[in-house]
Amino acid sequence: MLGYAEIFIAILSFLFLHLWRCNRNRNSLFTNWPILGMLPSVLYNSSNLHDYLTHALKQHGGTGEFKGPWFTNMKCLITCDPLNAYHIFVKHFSNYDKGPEYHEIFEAFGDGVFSADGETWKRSRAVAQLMFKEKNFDLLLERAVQKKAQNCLLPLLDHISKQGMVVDLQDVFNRLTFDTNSSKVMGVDPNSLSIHFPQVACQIAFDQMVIGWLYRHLVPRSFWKIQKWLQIGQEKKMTRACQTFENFLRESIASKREEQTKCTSNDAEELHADLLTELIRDEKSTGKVDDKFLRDTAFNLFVAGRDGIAVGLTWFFWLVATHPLVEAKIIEEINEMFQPQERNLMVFGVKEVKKLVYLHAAMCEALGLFPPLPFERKHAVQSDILPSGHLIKRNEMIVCSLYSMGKSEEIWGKDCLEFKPERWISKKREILHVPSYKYMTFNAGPRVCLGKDLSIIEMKMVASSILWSYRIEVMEGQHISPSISLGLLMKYGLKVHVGKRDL
Ligand code: HEM
Repeated sequence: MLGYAEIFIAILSFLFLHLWRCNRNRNSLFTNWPILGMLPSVLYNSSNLHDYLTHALKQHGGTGEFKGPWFTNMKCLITCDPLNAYHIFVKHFSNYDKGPEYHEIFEAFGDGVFSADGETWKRSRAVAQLMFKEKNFDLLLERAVQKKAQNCLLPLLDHISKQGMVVDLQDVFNRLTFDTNSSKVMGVDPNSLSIHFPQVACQIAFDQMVIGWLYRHLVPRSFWKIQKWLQIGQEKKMTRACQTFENFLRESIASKREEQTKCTSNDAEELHADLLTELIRDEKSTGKVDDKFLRDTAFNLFVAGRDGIAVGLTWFFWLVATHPLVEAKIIEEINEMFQPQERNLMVFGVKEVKKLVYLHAAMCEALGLFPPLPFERKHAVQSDILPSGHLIKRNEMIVCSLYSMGKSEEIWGKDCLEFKPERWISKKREILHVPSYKYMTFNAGPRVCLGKDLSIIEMKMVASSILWSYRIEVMEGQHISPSISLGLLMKYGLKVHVGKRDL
């Protein structure tokens, strides 16, 4: 009979041998434990996962393997190597799609541009591209952002500064972009941004859906599928959230259709209303479009524009508030570029912010250091060998860490961790071009973000209007770190004091 001591020694020897074998596998990013895979390392470092991964990738030359617990079938290659990124996203684009699992997780996206593959994606992208080009989207954006900033954002900041309150700027930007995005896409303002910080059902539902999508990435597929079938736990919340948001979309579409049947030819002349109205108006030339098409297009453009801008603005303001020299240069540029009467504008328009080169550079720099979408996942259609020499098998998943690319010494040089807008500006005072496979914040190749230029314009409008009138001071003693979420939200928000700026 074996005693406890022998069993204990046998288990220890097994663990030791296993670890020794795994650590010989130079591809493994973290220690690969028996049964649990690399999960213990991830859990232990969950408070700074992105930096931990960045460090591990650096140690492994930019690419390595991740394995989850054996029963989860979670296995993928993670990379931050720009040559691999070029290979996957640009050169061999057709071999790397979103894959079937992605469609299941993000089923709410329907046939929209974000999650579709193949011919469906081509069609949805063509429609979205046409809308951005033909519909003067920048004027639509200008109207929505100026109205919201003037009527809600600046009065709210004024109130906070007068009351000497502390406010969570991340919450403010989440609400702001929820409202502006609803106005741009659906022509409806849910008014989630006000001094009362109201609980708005469709906004809560949307945030719940985002949590649900993350959950589906973290637990085994069979687990969330059973939960969904039984309607329990997180999946029950997901179903409710989807229903609430679906009602919001359906009501918006119905009211836009009704508006269009009632509108006179004079009203129809009014341009740049919102995207839904534009799509319904187009029916006169393109033939009737069904509500599913309207719903999928609206949903995808809504999601595309919401989190990225809010998250980007939050990190931008934290960086600017903690780099007073950069802040001073932004203010100096506004002073130099505009005549006094122009400076009296509370919110600069599209034409005005296009002149602000330094602000543009600061925005690109912040979005590079803290990309709002920190990961890009792809599914290999066929086996392939990456430029780094790694084999990727058919149907395997590959994850590109945009966060690690933003902090890569190989791409940005020794000062890669510094917030340095100057690196974006040429001697002629123009923005330098960085290839998208190195600056992956907006994706690269045929699926590059369609809202890139517009997002930067919108963020510049919001940032310049706030910085011109207010000083943002980060509350001392708070811990700033990214949360584990699909977007790079700050884990505890960004608590700030707001003061009126004396110029
Ligand atoms: C700072 C803000 C933004 C960032 C960082 C950002 C980033 C990205 C990224 C990384 C992707 C690739 C996503 C994927 O393949 O999984 C993407 C796709 C896309 N983005 Fe953006 N985005 C931003 C704002 C916007 C806005 C405001 C719009 C438009 C309203 C927009 C429209 C799109 C569309 C339509 C796609 C899908 C492209 C395709 O798959 O063909 N984005 N964006």
